[in-house]
Amino acid sequence: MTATDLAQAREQPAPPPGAASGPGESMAQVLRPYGWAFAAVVLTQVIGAVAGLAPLLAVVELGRVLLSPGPVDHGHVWTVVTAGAAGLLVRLLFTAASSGIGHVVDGQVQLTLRRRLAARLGRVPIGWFSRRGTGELAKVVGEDVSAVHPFIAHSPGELVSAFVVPLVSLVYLAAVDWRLTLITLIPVGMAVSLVPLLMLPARLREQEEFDAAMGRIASSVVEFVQGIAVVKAFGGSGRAHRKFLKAADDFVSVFFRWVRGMSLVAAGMQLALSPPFVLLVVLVGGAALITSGGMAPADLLPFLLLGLGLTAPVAALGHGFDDLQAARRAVGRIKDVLEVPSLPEPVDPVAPQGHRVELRDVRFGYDDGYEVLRGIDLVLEPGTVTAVVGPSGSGKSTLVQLLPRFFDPAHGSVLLGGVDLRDLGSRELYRKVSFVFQDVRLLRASVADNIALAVPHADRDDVVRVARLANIHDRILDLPRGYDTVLGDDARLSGGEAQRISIARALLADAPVLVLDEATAFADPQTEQAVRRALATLQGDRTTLVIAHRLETVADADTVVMLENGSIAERGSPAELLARDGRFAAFWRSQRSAVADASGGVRQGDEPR
Ligand SMILES: Nc1ncnc2c1ncn2[C@@H]1O[C@H](COP(=O)(O)OP(=O)(O)OP(=O)(O)O)[C@@H](O)[C@H]1O
Repeated sequence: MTATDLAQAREQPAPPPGAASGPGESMAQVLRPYGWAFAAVVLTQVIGAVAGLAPLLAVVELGRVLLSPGPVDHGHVWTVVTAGAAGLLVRLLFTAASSGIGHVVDGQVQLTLRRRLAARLGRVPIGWFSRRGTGELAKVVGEDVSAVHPFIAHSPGELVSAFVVPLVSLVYLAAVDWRLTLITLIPVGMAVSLVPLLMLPARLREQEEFDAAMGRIASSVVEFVQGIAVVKAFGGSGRAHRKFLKAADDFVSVFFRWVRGMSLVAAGMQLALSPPFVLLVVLVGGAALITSGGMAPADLLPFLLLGLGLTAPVAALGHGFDDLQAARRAVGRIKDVLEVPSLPEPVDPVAPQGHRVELRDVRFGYDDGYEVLRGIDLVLEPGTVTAVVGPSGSGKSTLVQLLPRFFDPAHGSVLLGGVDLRDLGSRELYRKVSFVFQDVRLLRASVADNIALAVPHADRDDVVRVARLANIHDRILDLPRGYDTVLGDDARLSGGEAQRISIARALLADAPVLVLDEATAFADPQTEQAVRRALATLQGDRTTLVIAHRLETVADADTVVMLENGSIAERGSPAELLARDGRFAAFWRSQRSAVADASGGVRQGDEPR
């Protein structure tokens, strides 16, 4: 959903008054209600893991019974077998319960996160969206939320069992023979002692180079794919291709350095933790203790069975690390979105009196500290059209975006019907102000629903009426299911057609204040004529602010505001400004000669009234 859609689809739950401006919810706050569930996951996993040792201990006990001299005690054997089987059953039940609870919590957390993200996105300043790609946001709400799955559903259980089983085993083995226990720990000790080698400055540097090379490959692939059409069209495919190939070549050499540095240490760790090596160490140590008479042969059995499990935590940490890192990065991005400050909502919204718009000493800059609007004073009277003109980058879009409150001014205020927009309440604001800007996207919904976004219970007749006014009715009838065609599923519309739908939407909303960017709104001459007629009929008492790109619009406006470098350089009726022969007159002449050059002659009827 885009800025335009979001603003007009503000039928979402209203933010709690006064509570919306602070930083958003942290991840810890999201997870807090599930603390008991995590505790249950850990507890059931611990019980399951400990019970899982019972079959192994039963085998050990059976070995002792069967290897000891004298007649076999059948009753004891059956008790041991039953205990082992019961342990297995308990492990099965509790591990299943732990996994089940983990997955239910995971589902709940993902649902909560998506709801909170949706709620937060509905409350952040609309202008915030213009700096975020829709793809980037879709990734956060979709992929990143899904990436917490291993972190919530698997990691707690896996980590618990990876540590509990070796810990209980160690206690048991130490009770059998502490000397052989220490010997059994030698492989783990060897693997752990190799870890510092992975932390050497040279290794860390290689790891950083590896990550950077991966990043370069990723960005050159994205650039290559995203820009391929343009690059090909301008004959630069070879250059773009070369950049990608160079990133790939660089990656290979970095990768070889990284592998060379890591491979010996990694192989050493793998060898130390491998079952044959662990068994060898246990057997050699056990044999030495048995032959020296320090240990009974039957006591070797638990070490052979449980010794292998002692290496599990090291392996689990290694395997789970990547998952955890990915989840951590995803959670960071989710947190960033959840913490975007939202627009403050008034505790007691004030009702506007009429729809006169006033900007008082408005100053505004984006994040970079550069002031884009420098003290704008402007009054837009009901029933008038005000055209904003000015060179590219003079701040026209920024100025008009303050009316639908895409941003709040850093200084000064924007008033509607005598009320500061900050005291108005967003529902009331979007009932009063509608807009047609660039960046029109349509919802995956029927054409009729798309048009009736701001007036969900509108009659079909009204929807058809505004579609006719916006010159899109005939095109809609050509779609497979007419007004019931689901956009995105049944059909796709061109950019110009989407703009006309958005104009129809604004016409149906019938808000008393209309803000539009003409460059987008009047996509083709036929639509331009139709929409200009429609807006003229509807004008009545409306307050209209338009970024004017066509001379006809400028000539028809009641007031022209000439912006330069974030300030109003000139204002007045078009005729007055032309008579003054100042900046606007120069601007007008340059536009007129540009139009004349383009059309091979001056068009009639574009002189100011
Ligand atoms: N979302 C944004 N973040 C940061 N800076 C921005 C953003 N939008 C615009 N600017 C900067 O603000 C200044 C004014 O831009 P604005 O789009 O308001 O001008 P404009 O007069 O509408 O230009 P144009 O006619 O080319 O659309 C420019 O320097 C621009 O780089």
